[in-house]
Amino acid sequence: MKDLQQRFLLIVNGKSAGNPALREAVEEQREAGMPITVRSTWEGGDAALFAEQAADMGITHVIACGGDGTVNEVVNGLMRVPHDKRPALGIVPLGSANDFATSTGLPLEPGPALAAARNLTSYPIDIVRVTAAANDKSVTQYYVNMTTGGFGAEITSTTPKTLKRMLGGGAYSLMGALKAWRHRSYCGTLHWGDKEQDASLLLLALGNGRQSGGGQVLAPRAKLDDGRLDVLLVKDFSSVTELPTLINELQNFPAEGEYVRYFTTSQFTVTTRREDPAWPLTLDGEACHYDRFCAEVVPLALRVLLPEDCPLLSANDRH
Ligand SMILES: Nc1ncnc2c1ncn2[C@@H]1O[C@H](COP(=O)(O)OP(=O)(O)OP(=O)(O)O)[C@@H](O)[C@H]1O
Repeated sequence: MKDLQQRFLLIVNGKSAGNPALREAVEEQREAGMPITVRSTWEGGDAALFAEQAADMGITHVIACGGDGTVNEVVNGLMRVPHDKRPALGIVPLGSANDFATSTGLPLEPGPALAAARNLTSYPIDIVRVTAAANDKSVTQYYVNMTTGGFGAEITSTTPKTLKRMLGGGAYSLMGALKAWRHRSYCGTLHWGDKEQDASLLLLALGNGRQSGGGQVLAPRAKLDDGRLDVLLVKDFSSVTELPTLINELQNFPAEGEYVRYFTTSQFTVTTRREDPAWPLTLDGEACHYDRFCAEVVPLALRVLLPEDCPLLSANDRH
């Protein structure tokens, strides 16, 4: 009965259009009665456009078939659709990192992932709106999983995939490798709630979800539907003798450590001085540079097909 009203649009990253497991999964689900339309992207921007047009095609569920970048584009397209007409989001992970799908417990193979898209329930989750200034132009972008800034962003966008995998062991190896590789900090004024602070940071993470960069858990207590961003600030350090304390704090995420601060807020702003370099950021893994940016939670903006026991849903809170 449910199936009769549902219509699925698969938006496939063109890189994966010939993926045999995906083709097989589509055939299998069509045979089982799942009404599927498929569109493949040619270049960046297509996935967002296809997602935006989906509501007018009578689509109820848009399934992003690609990596975190494709999921991000689809989310941006869906956020351009009025809330009451916005189709739900599903994911068939086909990227190299798939951080959002991995951390939410979704199946990672095309067959099981598409079957899950047919059978799972959709849950409303928060989406984060970023308004930013770059070269005196204002931009608005959305993300579903995580924004990292400073070193974290540089490593995600410039490090080759094999090195990223090696660093997947977590923040400890990340920080060690970072120090050995190249070290620079980012300066700016941070605002959240009624607080304002000048900071020199090695790393900033603003998590709606928990992990980015191919397995780096930077917001371990984040929930997708709590109306909050989990903020990780890692302060700059000047000598390797300070590393043990920093590493220890990175394993415990203290509210107010010597180097590490972890807290939640619904809005977070970074402003740089004119002479400071723009911050390198990655939004759901996609790189950009901004002089000023504000991240703000849009509560329960999008329904997403997720496992019932997804650890990132508040209903499954075990803390
Ligand atoms: N037909 C295409 N061929 C090549 N690249 C494409 C095509 N369509 C879109 N893109 C680009 O692919 C990128 C998104 O890739 P995606 O995130 O899906 O894969 P990935 O980078 O391997 O995954 P992950 O982020 O999980 O590591 C976007 O930057 C987009 O511009």
